[in-house]
Amino acid sequence: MPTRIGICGAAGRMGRALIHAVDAREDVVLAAAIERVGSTLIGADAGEMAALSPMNVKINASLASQIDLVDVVIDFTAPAATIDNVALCRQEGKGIVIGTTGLNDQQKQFLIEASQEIPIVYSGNYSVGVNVSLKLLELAAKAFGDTVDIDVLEAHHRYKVDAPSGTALMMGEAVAKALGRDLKEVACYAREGHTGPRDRQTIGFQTIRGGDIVGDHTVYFMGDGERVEIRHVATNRMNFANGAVRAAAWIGTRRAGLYDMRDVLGLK
Ligand SMILES: NC(=O)C1=CN([C@@H]2O[C@H](COP(=O)(O)OP(=O)(O)OC[C@H]3O[C@@H](n4cnc5c(N)ncnc54)[C@H](OP(=O)(O)O)[C@@H]3O)[C@@H](O)[C@H]2O)C=CC1
Ligand SMILES: O=C(O)C1=N[C@H](C(=O)O)C[C@H](O)C1
Repeated sequence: MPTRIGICGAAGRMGRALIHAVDAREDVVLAAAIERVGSTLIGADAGEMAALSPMNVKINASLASQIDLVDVVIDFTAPAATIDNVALCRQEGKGIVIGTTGLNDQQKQFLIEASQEIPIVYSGNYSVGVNVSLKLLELAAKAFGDTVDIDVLEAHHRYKVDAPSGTALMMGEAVAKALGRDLKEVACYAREGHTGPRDRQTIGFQTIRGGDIVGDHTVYFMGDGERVEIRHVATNRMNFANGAVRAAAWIGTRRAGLYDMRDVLGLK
């Protein structure tokens, strides 16, 4: 039996890509498509909305009314909506794959608590390339140790609402962990005015927003006389969508717990 998927944020940039990704696989089927209350797309066919053939799934404003139809929820919405959806999945015993970025510490804690009862996959980036890059970053950080300065540069489209990106933060976390540093203590999110010389322990984040950039991340390891740059460039959203749907197919057979895309890919 194919895994029945419910997509929250179905009409968004990622939601539409996710509908394509579900349509392309035989082991999953679209069972529900959820959008915000008041959306003009409520009642439209999800397949047609995503420029595919009709899928006989109408866009609905209530995940609660559709939850019995789905095995796994995929959520790419906004933090407050994500938390509501996790609460419902917890109550109904359904797994959830979360792509939404910009969650605060309290919201992340909510996921940790919910994952004691349901399986949750939570990642700031579902592309295979980014998750492979995280391994390369660990390797580079361990080899360089404290001999280099490290900054993360990220660029995204003009509509992105959170900064730094979830991916940039995951990259910073991976590097900090490999170096035995606490990102909360060493992250530097802005430089302006008379900053003084750079503290080598810090990990800097630089953000660019504009145009239609899908996602571009570079981590700089800057030493004296040499520099390594590890870069990932996304040229379309299907990388993220295919990864998230793969995670949804994977989570169907998991026990309760908090997983990320490296678990899905066997990279841990
Ligand atoms: N982890 C990953 O691999 C990736 C993560 N992302 C993240 O996914 C999220 C969504 O990105 P993107 O698709 O570009 O954003 P969009 O704004 O295009 O899509 C979000 C969708 O969710 C809808 N939405 C918001 N609140 C609710 C709600 N309460 N109930 C139902 N639907 C709701 C929005 O509706 P409305 O427009 O009316 O607000 C919109 O249709 C972001 O946090 C982004 O950073 C993006 C790409 C990859
Ligand atoms: O909002 C986006 O578009 C993206 N968000 C994710 C992030 O915050 O890292 C992943 C990807 O880079 C696109």
